[in-house]
Amino acid sequence: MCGIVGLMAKQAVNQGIYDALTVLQHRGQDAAGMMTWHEGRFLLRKSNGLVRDVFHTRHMARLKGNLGIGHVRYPTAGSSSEAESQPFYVNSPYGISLAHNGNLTNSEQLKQELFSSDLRHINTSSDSEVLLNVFAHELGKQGLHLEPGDIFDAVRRVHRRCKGGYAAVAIINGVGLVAFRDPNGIRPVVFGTRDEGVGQEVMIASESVALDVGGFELHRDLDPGEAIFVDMAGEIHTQQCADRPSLAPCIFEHVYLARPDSILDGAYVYGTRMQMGRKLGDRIQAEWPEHDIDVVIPIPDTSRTSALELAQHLGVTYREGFMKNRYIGRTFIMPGQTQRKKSVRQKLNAIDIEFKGKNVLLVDDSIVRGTTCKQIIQMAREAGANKVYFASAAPPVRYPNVYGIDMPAASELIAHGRSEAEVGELIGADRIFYQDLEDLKSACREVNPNLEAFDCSVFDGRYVTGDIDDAYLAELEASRSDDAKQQQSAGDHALVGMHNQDDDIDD
Ligand SMILES: O=P(O)(O)OC[C@H]1O[C@H](OP(=O)(O)OP(=O)(O)O)[C@H](O)[C@@H]1O
Ligand SMILES: NC(=O)CC[C@H](N)C(=O)O
Ligand SMILES: [Mg+2]
Repeated sequence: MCGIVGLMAKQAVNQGIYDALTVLQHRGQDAAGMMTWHEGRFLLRKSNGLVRDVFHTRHMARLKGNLGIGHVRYPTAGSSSEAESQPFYVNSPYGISLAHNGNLTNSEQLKQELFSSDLRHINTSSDSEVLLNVFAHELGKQGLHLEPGDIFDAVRRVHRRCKGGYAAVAIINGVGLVAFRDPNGIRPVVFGTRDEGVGQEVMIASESVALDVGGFELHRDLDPGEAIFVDMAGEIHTQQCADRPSLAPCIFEHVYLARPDSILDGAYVYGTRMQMGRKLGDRIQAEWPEHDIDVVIPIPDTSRTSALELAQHLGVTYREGFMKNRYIGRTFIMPGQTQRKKSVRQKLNAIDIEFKGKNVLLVDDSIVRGTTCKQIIQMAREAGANKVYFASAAPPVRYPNVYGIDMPAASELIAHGRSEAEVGELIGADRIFYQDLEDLKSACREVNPNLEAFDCSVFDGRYVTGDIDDAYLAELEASRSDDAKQQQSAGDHALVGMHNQDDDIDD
């Protein structure tokens, strides 16, 4: 889950894109980038690091123009080298730049096709460069002067060729801003407008918080398979481009990925997380009516919303027993297990008086690798807790993700092949409670009853695109497990990217 943004304005877009990327930072901490378009030229700055570290004043000054796109990256394909940070650029046809959130599941096959049939070279191992080149190739089949319908036809053919989860924004040189969403709407994209008396300005982004911060009014999500084109005058054109669109958004966005103040597919994430807390509270009450829980304590940050509601529903005191160091990022999306492990201790510290002699129920939004809960339970015991119970607002995560969350190896998931009780034992909890999958879905439907289907593959192993088999998963595990990535990373840094790497000059 990366973050993407596109902005067509009546004034310089650099600051607006920077601000949007800052509020999308929770979607990717590895790299950030911005491409603007000014007087027929593309201007780029991208590098590894957080938004505030990548864009310095002099970069911002160079990013001129009233049209631009931006990206924050959490790698799910290829490497984490700077050369694979986004946006990408291709010069033919027209000159196109693209930023992508998601993951193509047939990118190897597409890469070969691009080379042998479309005569296009892909210079990185990023699936996003593949997506850009498929889009470019399909756009190249249209005439010299692009009409909105030509762009939509090209997106239609992109949908026919590409499989997986993808939300993408692109600039076509001299033509406008384009965005499209995969036919299952796995990854989110919203758009909205602003009018400050100079004409309509349009922002497209992964989450509605990006629009809020820029003063844009949220219009709606892109439908699954739909594309939006904003012409150079700022006029919006939309069209359904998929043959069989069917909405199945990633439910893990509601569990963990998105910010609670975002509205995704018509559902306030804050609301869906509150409902998750209620449902989990009901489950605990039903399973253990005579419970002896003295206090409910959330694991900051993401679980707070559910934990508060759970505590109220159970009628148990809610207390903030862990303080978070706000300068440490999200641990789950860090690239390696050593860094993740170390960061939990650096990030969270226990307040002893909330634990001493008490039976505590620790609540987290999810248990994935078990990195966080294992250490947190130990910390709670060291702080003097009597009994330590653990509750997860999501069901057990047992299967890999292939649509843009970097959970490629089943063997790294603590609940894979294990019962709930076995996980409880492994993490050192006196008792464990998990959300039921049907309850998780209905938590989201309480907020938006129109949400019928979801991609719940990490919980049930059912992949909505229908193209995932055991051979694919085995290949993914072999190439992207933590061990495999560690072995590859030494080689990554020796890669020479196709954009300037100005490490040698004062940065
Ligand atoms: O079982 P694990 O592999 O540890 O993964 C799950 C944990 O990781 C996430 O926290 P993270 O620190 O990334 O972000 P947060 O501060 O938003 O909760 C999530 O909220 C869980 O706490
Ligand atoms: N998390 C994402 O959306 C990743 C986008 C793309 N697959 C990459 O690895 O860069
Ligand atoms: Mg967390």
